[in-house]
Amino acid sequence: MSSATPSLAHFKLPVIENEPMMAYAKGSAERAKLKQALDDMIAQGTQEVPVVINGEKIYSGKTEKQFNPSNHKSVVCNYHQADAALTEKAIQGAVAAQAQWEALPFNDRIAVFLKAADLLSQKYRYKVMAATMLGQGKNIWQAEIDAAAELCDFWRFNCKYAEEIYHQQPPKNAPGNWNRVEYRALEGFVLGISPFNFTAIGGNIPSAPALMGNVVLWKPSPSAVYSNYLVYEILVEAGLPAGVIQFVPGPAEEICSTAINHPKFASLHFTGSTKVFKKLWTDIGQNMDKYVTYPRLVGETGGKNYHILHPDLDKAGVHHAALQTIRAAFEYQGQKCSACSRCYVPKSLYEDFKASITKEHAKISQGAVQEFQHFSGPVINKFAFDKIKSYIDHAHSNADCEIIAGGKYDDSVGYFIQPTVIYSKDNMTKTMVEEIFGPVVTIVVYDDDKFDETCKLIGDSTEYALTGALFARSRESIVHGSNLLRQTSGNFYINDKCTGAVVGQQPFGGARGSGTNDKAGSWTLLVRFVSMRTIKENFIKPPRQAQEWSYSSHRESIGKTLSSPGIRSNKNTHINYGSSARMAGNVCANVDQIRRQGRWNNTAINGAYLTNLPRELVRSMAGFPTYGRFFYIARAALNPPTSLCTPDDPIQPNVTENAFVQVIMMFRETFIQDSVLMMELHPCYPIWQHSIFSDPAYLSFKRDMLQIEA
Ligand SMILES: NC(=O)c1ccc[n+]([C@@H]2O[C@H](COP(=O)([O-])OP(=O)(O)OC[C@H]3O[C@@H](n4cnc5c(N)ncnc54)[C@H](O)[C@@H]3O)[C@@H](O)[C@H]2O)c1
Ligand SMILES: N[C@@H](CCC=O)C(=O)O
Repeated sequence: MSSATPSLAHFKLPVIENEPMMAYAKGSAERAKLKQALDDMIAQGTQEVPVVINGEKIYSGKTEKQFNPSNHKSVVCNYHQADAALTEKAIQGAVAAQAQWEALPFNDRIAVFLKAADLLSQKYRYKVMAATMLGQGKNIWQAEIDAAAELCDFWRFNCKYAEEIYHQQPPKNAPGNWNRVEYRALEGFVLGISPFNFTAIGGNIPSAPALMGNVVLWKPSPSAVYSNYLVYEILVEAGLPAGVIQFVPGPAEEICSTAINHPKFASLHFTGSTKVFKKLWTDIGQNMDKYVTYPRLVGETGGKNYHILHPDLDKAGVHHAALQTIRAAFEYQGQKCSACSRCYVPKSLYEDFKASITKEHAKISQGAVQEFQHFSGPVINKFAFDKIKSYIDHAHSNADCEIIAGGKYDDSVGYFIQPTVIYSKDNMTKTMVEEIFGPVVTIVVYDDDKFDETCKLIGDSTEYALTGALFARSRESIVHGSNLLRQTSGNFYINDKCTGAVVGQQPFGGARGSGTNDKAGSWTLLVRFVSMRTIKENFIKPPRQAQEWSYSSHRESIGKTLSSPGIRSNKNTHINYGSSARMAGNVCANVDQIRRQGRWNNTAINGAYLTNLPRELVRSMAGFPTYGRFFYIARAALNPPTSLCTPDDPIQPNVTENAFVQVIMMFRETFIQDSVLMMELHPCYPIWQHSIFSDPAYLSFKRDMLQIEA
């Protein structure tokens, strides 16, 4: 019995909405459930995470640890690592699984992701959130918007976008034709590499290509392995067949270089730092001769995101901008690619802005994520802690900089860095131009009459263009600023913070050094993972079809010209449909028609005299229409090589004195010109066996002619 649903109806997708978010207020049921999930996870201690290839859990024995950043003595999981050999095995298994997965009817494919979303929304919500909180240092709200809401949204909205893509079909069909396009999966496997900071991005990296029928090797971030593994298990429980997504944590360079050296490498779906993406792009570029297909490279990378305040803001507008800056800069410790890390404030508004920022900053509390009251938690690991600390130290020691809030750090228990606000006199200082990826924002002041120049500076001073926000009051200022800032971000916000894009509402992605801007959470990402095949089907019955190769504009004249010397045909023969320009080709194709006239056979022509031939026929044999005085035929523009047209031309009919043959000799040039197209139309006719048609001069002429006709 077939395991695929027969296509007996067009199924309608359930209405897709954003996942409703929970409030986790004190005393609420959801808060209690989340607390229970956290307690259970802490009580269970360190988890073991395998590599999963072809559905088999592999405990390779080469393990690494994922630490809890709130308390780095605590190990969230021991994960087993893939190496080059396991990666090779994963590639082979994935490639072998592809045909069956791609062939699955659309409804059966999307059902996996719709079900996964429901499982995450209900059964596993608190478990995946707990793993994200303990493993990646998110507070409740940040875990809710990421691990629960955004991942459900990615899975569900992607199904809707895929359906919309599949509905895109050619709008027109000529009579007797049916035109279609199918959206094939890529030929080979996709390498999915995900970052630590969003469990949802982890889930989307392999799921988006898999939904479109691809097979994927998913290398999760070492700092997010546990939550990502739970996501993987949800997909498996939802019905993802073995081999479609291979879960391969482990050493990035070994796994990725094995993958990108493989001939079947078809695409990279990457989210992470600009530096790593650029390196992978370079390596892939150097491997181009190895691949079966041009790989599709999709990468969402770093940012140096800005807020700019327009001088026309009133006091309330300034306070609003300050609140939004606190959220954008310090939520999840500034470890969102979209986080605000530079702020441009007009001189006239700076004191108000500073007062609001420092007042709100004083309310921020920081601590371990399972203590629910904290807005701020730890940064992800020691590497991040040391890097962010170095930027704060730079501000401490730089005369142009003043730390106006925060500035302390402590890694004795967890990797805690105080949310830090720097004021700088230098608008090109290190913290204004480099991605820090931590809770540090730098403010510079500009002269009120230098708004335009400041917008230009925003675009010119970094390599990034991910997110940005303009705070302004009047429509005129909004329009003016939006126009000046057009190329400075892929996601642009007006009077709102530059973080917090919602799937289905704000497609997300940046340009310039921030990525390929293929926009996660939109159909544009999904089309990167398909390769269209256009299908034209002709419903006309084969015998008639074989005869209909001419232009209808020529049919009338050919009928007339052929009937005049006595070559008659009924409606169904090819002659009536042949263009005058290709008449000789027709004759070749159906010599019986001619033979019936008693004049031609395959090698000889008898009883046809030039004087018998009407002017229209002569014109048509020369390749011209029979009407009008001036005309242009593209192929007549290319002269055959003289060697092919000389009198001792090897096309020698055996009745040389025949007047009709004289005509043919006169038109030998035309015949050679026409032969190229005739040969395409009637490849089996014996005359093409003649040695002239394999002459290098002819072959070169033929190539040129085909180019003209293309
Ligand atoms: N634009 C976006 O949508 C977006 C979203 C999230 C994060 N980010 C960016 O991601 C970065 C933070 O995440 P991260 O620290 O996990 O990034 P990262 O670049 O350090 O790591 C990302 C992934 O790449 C892998 N990796 C590292 N070195 C590699 C190599 N040489 N070859 C192959 N793979 C390698 C890592 O193991 C991880 O899985 C920031 O720069 C942030 O801006 C961007
Ligand atoms: N989409 C998220 C950022 C994802 C990157 O880390 C936002 O809009 O804040």
